[in-house]
Amino acid sequence: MADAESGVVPAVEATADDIATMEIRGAATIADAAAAALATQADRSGAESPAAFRRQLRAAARTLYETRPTAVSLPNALRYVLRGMDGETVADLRASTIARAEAFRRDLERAQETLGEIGANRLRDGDVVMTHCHSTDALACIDVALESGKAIEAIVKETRPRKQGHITARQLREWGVPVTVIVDNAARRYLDRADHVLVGADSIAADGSVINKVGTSGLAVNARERGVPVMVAAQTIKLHPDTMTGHTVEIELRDEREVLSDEERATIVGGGDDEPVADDDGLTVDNPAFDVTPARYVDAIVTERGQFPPESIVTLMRELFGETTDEPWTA
Ligand SMILES: O=C(COP(=O)(O)O)[C@H](O)[C@H](O)COP(=O)(O)O
Repeated sequence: MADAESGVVPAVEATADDIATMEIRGAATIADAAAAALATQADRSGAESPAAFRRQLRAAARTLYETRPTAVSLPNALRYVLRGMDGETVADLRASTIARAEAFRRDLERAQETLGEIGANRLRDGDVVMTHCHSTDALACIDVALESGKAIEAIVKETRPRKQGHITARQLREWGVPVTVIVDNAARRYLDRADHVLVGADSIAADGSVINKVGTSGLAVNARERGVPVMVAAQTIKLHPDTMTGHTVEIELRDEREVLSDEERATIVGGGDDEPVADDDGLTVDNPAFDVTPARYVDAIVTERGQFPPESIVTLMRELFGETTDEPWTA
């Protein structure tokens, strides 16, 4: 049963929940799931008037939008689908919204394949690639390189606190890639063995800076110092149009328990089992999920529209998004 007031169907609430709790994660996967959820909302909406249908779709988009703040692929996906909602009757609105969401998902898949082909050209036979977190766009480049017969090895940073490096390692091993997993702090030492740093992005700003899993910026600075090129694989859905007008990208702060469990906290701030931990125990845990890598530490941004020096990405951004963006879910 849809929420009585908003008309948002349970499947949309469930997707929003999965994104917030990171069952669904990674910028491209989040965008795909959000578009699919809007299609489900359109399909299952019980709205009896076009106005009610539109209202429900906007409410569904808002529910999805409020899950995670940093990956711009999410609002870009919602905006794209809502802009395609067209028609004078509920039936027409339903059909156009579903068609638009399906087109979005097809384009997303195709963009990743094309991006993979472009990124693979940067990889040579025998190269060693260092990865951070888990990025389907970054992996697409390795996938195509392998398909074209190149041997690739990987050094995979485990990526604390949630260890998305394990997902990367699992995928690479499935493809037969020799993998060395390292703790994040060992990255600088292992850069001596790497030919590329290859990461994805949650957002790319107009000045070419890259917002990705926390730790990317330190890795990029170290890579520059060691002379290892940094390649960012990011479909154009990751370009953040609001940054053209001076907005900054919000960095998500996640639950401190991802870093320090209640038990671990208790061992730090003292007190035995019998002594309750005081509310204000003087210990703060910060857990930012992402950081910003300035353009000067990035060698190339690989998109489905070609490879770009980070400083020139704004040209592509303007071409794709114009100068302004709206938030149709707030209307
Ligand atoms: O930082 C992350 C994921 O962070 P989280 O695990 O917190 O969502 C990924 O590098 C980007 O989202 C790109 O992924 P993709 O290339 O798959 O879009």
